[in-house]
Amino acid sequence: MIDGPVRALGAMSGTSLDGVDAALLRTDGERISGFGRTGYREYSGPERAALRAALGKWPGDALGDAPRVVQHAHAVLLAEFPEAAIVGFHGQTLAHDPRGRGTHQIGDGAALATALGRPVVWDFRSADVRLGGEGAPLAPFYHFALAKWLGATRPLAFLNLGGVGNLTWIDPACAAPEETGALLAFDTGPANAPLDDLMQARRGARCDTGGALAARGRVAEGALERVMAAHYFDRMPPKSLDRGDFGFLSGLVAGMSDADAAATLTAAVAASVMRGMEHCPAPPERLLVTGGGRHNPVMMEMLAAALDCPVAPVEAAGLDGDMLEAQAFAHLAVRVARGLPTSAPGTTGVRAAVGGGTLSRPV
Ligand SMILES: Nc1ncnc2c1ncn2[C@@H]1O[C@H](COP(=O)(O)OP(=O)(O)OP(=O)(O)O)[C@@H](O)[C@H]1O
Ligand SMILES: CC(=O)N[C@H]1[C@@H]2OC[C@@H](O2)[C@@H](O)[C@@H]1O[C@H](C)C(=O)O
Repeated sequence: MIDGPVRALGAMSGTSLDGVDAALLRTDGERISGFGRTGYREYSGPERAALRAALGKWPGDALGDAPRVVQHAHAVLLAEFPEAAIVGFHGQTLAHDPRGRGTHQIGDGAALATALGRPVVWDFRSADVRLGGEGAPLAPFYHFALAKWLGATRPLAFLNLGGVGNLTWIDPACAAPEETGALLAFDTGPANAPLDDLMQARRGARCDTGGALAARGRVAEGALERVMAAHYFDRMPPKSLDRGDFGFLSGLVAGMSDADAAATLTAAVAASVMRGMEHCPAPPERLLVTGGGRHNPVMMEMLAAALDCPVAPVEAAGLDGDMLEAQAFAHLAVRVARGLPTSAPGTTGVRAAVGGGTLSRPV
């Protein structure tokens, strides 16, 4: 039973398939009382290839080496944090279709609990989907705690630019994240995933480092308009995406030069966030950007140019944008252990506030 702040460890293997992030957080699941050590384990080339090969697969499909890769990377990295009282283990999303086949994360939390000798909370998304929710995004309940930690008094927003983009609008005047009106959250659209796929296919590179290629290209306005005509942008939030949902983007930029394709895909990120901001119940005081996209100056400039509110990386508020999602799953793990909700109608569209996640103890 948790009755005060504990050292929780969170781990995230995101849609970019770059590696596993881990972070310690001191929290009682409601309030953050401090940040701790962090760690990262990059996937090797063959490991990443095994994960890529398993994308889009569902339980029962042949998953090849992917489950072993995810399990091993987490077991090795998380063993470096013996001081953790509890672990939040997101695992790796392979497929996400909340209105159809459900949501599929790999990673066996029961086996990890035994390997680490401590309780592990995992399978965060499926209960929400079973109750009619999108199962994503889940970080918003942590964003709410961050807004309180920052002492915010007026609405603010967080934007995660990972493989997929997600936006959280917060009213910090509310007492709890599950309160009606406290949060509005949804996936804005594709973020780095189409750009990473382009770089991989054309240049054998992991990403457009520093936005160097996009900086040399011209945005193809017609193609950008076609991206933004996608039905997804007309849907009211909450809504969420699979990494592969905007697969048509690779065909759309197929005839362009590498630089123009990169510029167009980067502009599509900014344009989709701009569309997303229209859903905010009130203008946020500022938009704090987390996730790898904030390291791309071209993406950040396009974003700042597209939006009316100030845009800054979360570091401007003293936070760590490379570890924020890992911290989120540390926070959510403690919430699950305490029986507190992890999502609400405003964040995933679930029928009522629900606590996802399974707690496994070591055996
Ligand atoms: N220096 C950089 N220059 C340009 N892009 C970068 C840089 N560093 C990271 N990125 C981009 O950020 C991506 C990684 O972002 P992040 O780690 O936030 O994604 P993720 O957590 O895997 O995804 P998600 O949040 O969708 O689950 C990389 O794949 C790359 O596209
Ligand atoms: C199904 C799934 O894993 N979705 C991820 C993905 O990556 C970003 C965006 O799409 C977000 O909805 C979610 O991750 C973050 C951590 C979340 O749940 O808040």
